Amino acid sequence: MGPLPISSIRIGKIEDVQELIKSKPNKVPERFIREANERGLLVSLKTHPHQHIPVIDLSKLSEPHTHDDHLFEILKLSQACEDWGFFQVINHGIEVKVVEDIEKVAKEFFEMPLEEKKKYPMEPGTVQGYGQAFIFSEDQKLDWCNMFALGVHPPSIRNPKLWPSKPARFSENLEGYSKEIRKLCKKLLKYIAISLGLNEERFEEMFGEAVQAVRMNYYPPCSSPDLVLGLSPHSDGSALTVLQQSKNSCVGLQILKDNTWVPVLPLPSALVINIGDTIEVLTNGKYKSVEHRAVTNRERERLTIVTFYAPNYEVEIEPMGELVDDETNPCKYRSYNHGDYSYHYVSNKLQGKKSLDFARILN
Ligand SMILES: COC(=O)C(/C=C/C1=C(C)CCCC1(C)C)=C/O[C@H]1C=C(C)C(=O)O1
Ligand SMILES: O=C(O)CCC(=O)C(=O)O
Ligand SMILES: [Fe+2]
Repeated sequence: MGPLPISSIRIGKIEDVQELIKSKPNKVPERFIREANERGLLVSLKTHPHQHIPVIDLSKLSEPHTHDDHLFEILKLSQACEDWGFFQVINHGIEVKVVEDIEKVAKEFFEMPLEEKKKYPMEPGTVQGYGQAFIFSEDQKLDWCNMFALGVHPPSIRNPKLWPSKPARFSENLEGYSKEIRKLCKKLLKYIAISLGLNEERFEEMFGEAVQAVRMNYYPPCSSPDLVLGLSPHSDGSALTVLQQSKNSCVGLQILKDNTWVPVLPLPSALVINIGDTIEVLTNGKYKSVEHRAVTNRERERLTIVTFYAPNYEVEIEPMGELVDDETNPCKYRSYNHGDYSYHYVSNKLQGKKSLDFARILN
C-alpha cells in the first residue's frame, strides 16, 4: 500500500492543538467547532454511567485452574465480542515496565518542541508521522488531537525516516512493546477462534505475516469540550485493536451502544481491546466492529497508545465458510484484498462505520 495520490489534496492549515492552547488557552478556532447536529450528539445523547465493557482475565484462558474456568472465560469472551465489540483484558502477562516505558517515551515525544516533532511530518496523503490523519479537504473539521503514527511490522511498511531519534529510547521501547502486543494479539485471536468453534490456528494461518501499526494520540485539555471532538466517530479497519491509556489520562473513549455513548473507564493495568472491521467481515457480522470516539476534558489531558493488528496486505478476506449458511445466514460481505481495504480506509475521512460499505453486500 503506497502513499495516496496527493496532487489533488488541499487540506488547508492544520493547527497544532498543543501550540494552540499555549498561545490562546481559551480560544477554540472555528475549524475545530463541530456542526450543530454533531455537537447536539455530544451533549444530548445521554451517556450510560452504569454500563461497563466486559473484563476478560487472560490468565483464566492461558493457565486455567480447571477446565470449567477456561470454558467460562471463553463464553465471556464470546459474549463480549458479540454484544460489545470491546473488552478490557487483565492479567495479560505484559510486564509493567514495558507498559510504563512506552508511556514514558510517548509522553516525552509529545512534550518536545514543535520544531523537533516537525522533523517527522505526516505528509498529506500519508498516514505515518506526526500530524492529523484522515483530512482530505479544506473545510473538513479537525479533531482536538495530535497524532504520531508508525508502521511497525512487517519491516516493508516501515518508514525509518519517521522513527524519531529523540527521546533517546523511543525506538527501543517501541520495538519491545510491539513484540509483546503482537504476542497478545496472537493469543487473543486464538481464543476468539475457539469462542467461534473454529480451529485455534484459523486466524494465524489466514493472516500470514500480520501488519502491525501504532498510533499515539495526545489530546490536550480543551476550554470548550462540548464544542469539539478528540477523535471523530469511527470503527477500526484492523482485525484487533489494543488501546493503552496513560496513567494520568482523563476518561475520553466512548463507544456507541444501543444509540448511546458509553464511556470506557479503564482499569489500572488493563488494556482495552476492540474488534475491527476485518473480524466483522470474517465472522459474517457475528462479531461486529463498534463505532467509537474520543472526547476531551476541560482540565485534563489524555494520551493513548493504540496498536492496529491486521492480516498481511496480500490476504484475501471474505466471510469464513463455517460462519455462512445460504439458508439461515447468507453472506453479508463480498471478498476483497486486505491491502485494497487498507488503502480505502486511509483514503477516506473517519465517518462512523462508513468504511465498511466497501465490502457490504446490499440487498
Ligand atoms: C493514522 O493511522 C490509522 O489510523 C491507521 C493506520 C494504520 C497504518 C499505518 C499507520 C501504517 C501502515 C498501514 C496502516 C494502514 C495499517 C489505522 O489502521 C487500521 C486501518 C486498517 C485498514 C488497518 O488494518 O488498521
Ligand atoms: O484515544 C482513544 O481513546 C481512542 C483512539 C482510537 O479509537 C484510535 O486511535 O483508533
Ligand atoms: Fe479507533
